Amino acid sequence: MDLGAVTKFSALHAKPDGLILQYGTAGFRAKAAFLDHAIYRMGMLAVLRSKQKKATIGIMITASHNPEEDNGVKLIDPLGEMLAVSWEEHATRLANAEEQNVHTVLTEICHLEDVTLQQEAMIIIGRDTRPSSEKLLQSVIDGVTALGGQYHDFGLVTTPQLHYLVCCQNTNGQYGKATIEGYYQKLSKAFVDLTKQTFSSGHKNRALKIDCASGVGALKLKEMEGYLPQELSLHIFNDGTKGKLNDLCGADYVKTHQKPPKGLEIKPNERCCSFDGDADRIVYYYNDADGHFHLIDGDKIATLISSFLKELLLEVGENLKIGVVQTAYANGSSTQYLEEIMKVPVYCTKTGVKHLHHKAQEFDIGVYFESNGHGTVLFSKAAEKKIRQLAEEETDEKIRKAAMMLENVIDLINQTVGDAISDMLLIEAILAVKGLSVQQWDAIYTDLPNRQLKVTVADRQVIDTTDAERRAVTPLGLQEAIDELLKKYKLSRAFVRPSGTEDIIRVYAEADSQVNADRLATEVSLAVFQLAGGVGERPKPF
Ligand SMILES: CC(=O)N[C@H]1[C@@H](OP(=O)(O)O)O[C@H](CO)[C@@H](O)[C@@H]1O
Ligand SMILES: [Mg+2]
Repeated sequence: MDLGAVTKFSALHAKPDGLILQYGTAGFRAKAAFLDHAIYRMGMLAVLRSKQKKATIGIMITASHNPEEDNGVKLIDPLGEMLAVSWEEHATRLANAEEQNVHTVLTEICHLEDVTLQQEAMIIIGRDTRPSSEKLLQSVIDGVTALGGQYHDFGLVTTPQLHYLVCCQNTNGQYGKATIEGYYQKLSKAFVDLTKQTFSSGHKNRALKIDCASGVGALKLKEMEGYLPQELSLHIFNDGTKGKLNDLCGADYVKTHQKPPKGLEIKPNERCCSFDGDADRIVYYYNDADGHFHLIDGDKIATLISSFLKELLLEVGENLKIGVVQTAYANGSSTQYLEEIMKVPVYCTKTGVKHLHHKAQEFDIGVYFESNGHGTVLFSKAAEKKIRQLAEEETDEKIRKAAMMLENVIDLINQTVGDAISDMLLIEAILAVKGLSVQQWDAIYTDLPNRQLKVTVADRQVIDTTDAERRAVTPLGLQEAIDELLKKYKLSRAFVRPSGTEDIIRVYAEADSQVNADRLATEVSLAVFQLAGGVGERPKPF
């Protein structure tokens, strides 16, 4: 390791005194002004990871749905997955090391992880549209350069595009061409093939309004439009030409506030969707004839996709096991519908894509979605091989057709991570093929009214949870208090957990009516405030 280079560059990226960061659910996130040192050091860590895996590693500069002033960084492992958990600890230690200890920490990581320093390293970098991202790009480059790594800067890309690129690079193009053009070509071809028959039989004008959160999704959709059939007419709003990123718009805003974004006028029954700031999440919605807003979140997206896949599987007659993975935030009605009506096994994991992704890998076909709209479908190697073989060789026309559609889904969905563009295209294809309107999709089941709230406490680690975060183990008495509150309401469910991305406790409640869900959420918030060391204002009735 070139100590001179590390020292020289480290001095340019000094750590603010006393600042402690944690590589959490979504990498490091903070106000952009505090991140220079961490991002520089992640450039170095990526080089070590690349040397260890003898593969290209990705670095994405983004803070997703968080305010424009924030930023963040995420490392992407060789097959396009999130960074391995054991390396998250190295990331945290390296980011928090005092400057004079940076070299020692790097050396220790090399020892622990058997990193051969002579090995070459290649890092590919992407960033979102935040004004701070460009400067932070230089921090990454300095980090990569300090440890003698090579890099390729892909500039402005969506987070899932960078995951795709990493995977392509490390599979010698098997997953697709490792360029942004390759991404557009792969997805658009699959979309065209999947919808060919439907569109040619006269289904015209599938209009969709898309709120791009004033983020990178708008740029990339505009680039992609030329590759897509004209039957799909996309109308882009909040495209970043004015307005702040994620400000009163985007998937997270729409989901948590359960209302439409700014800057998008919705006529009755028009199909609309929102991406988040880095385009890895998507939610749909519409206004009915009475002007009531209807949200179609990740749970309903998972239901639509898994029922489509299940039908195709029945047609091909292969015994491939399909499973759906959710988190505790999944609406109770969705879980009930999937289990009881669709007869699909449903699993609940902790919050955070890596947990869902990991569980979904256990199935031949694993569909996972967080309620907030982050999700995808994973096909096991064996399932993919079988499907491609049937699509190629099967002599029964009906079976071959179904297999070909499954093959198109494999190519259309971004299996590396949740991807708003890819999810949107799959959803649009399914709605077109099935001839479903947005209202018909919404009517699959009725969501239980629910409410999410935040409570600020002195130390959020005082709350520890179990059972996929559905029950609180500490502080003493909190779970008992929640259990008592639940008895007051019908169809009630509630849980609390410390956020992994914000310094707060999240409260979730659902019940038989919106008024009751709001009441229950407030009462649980109060219990958290009282028993878990709340600070500031006491939670007030909603
Ligand atoms: C309730 C909720 O939406 N939580 C989000 C949020 O995590 P928290 O740990 O709840 O802050 O950000 C994560 C990263 O984007 C995302 O995976 C997760 O679903
Ligand atoms: Mg995001």
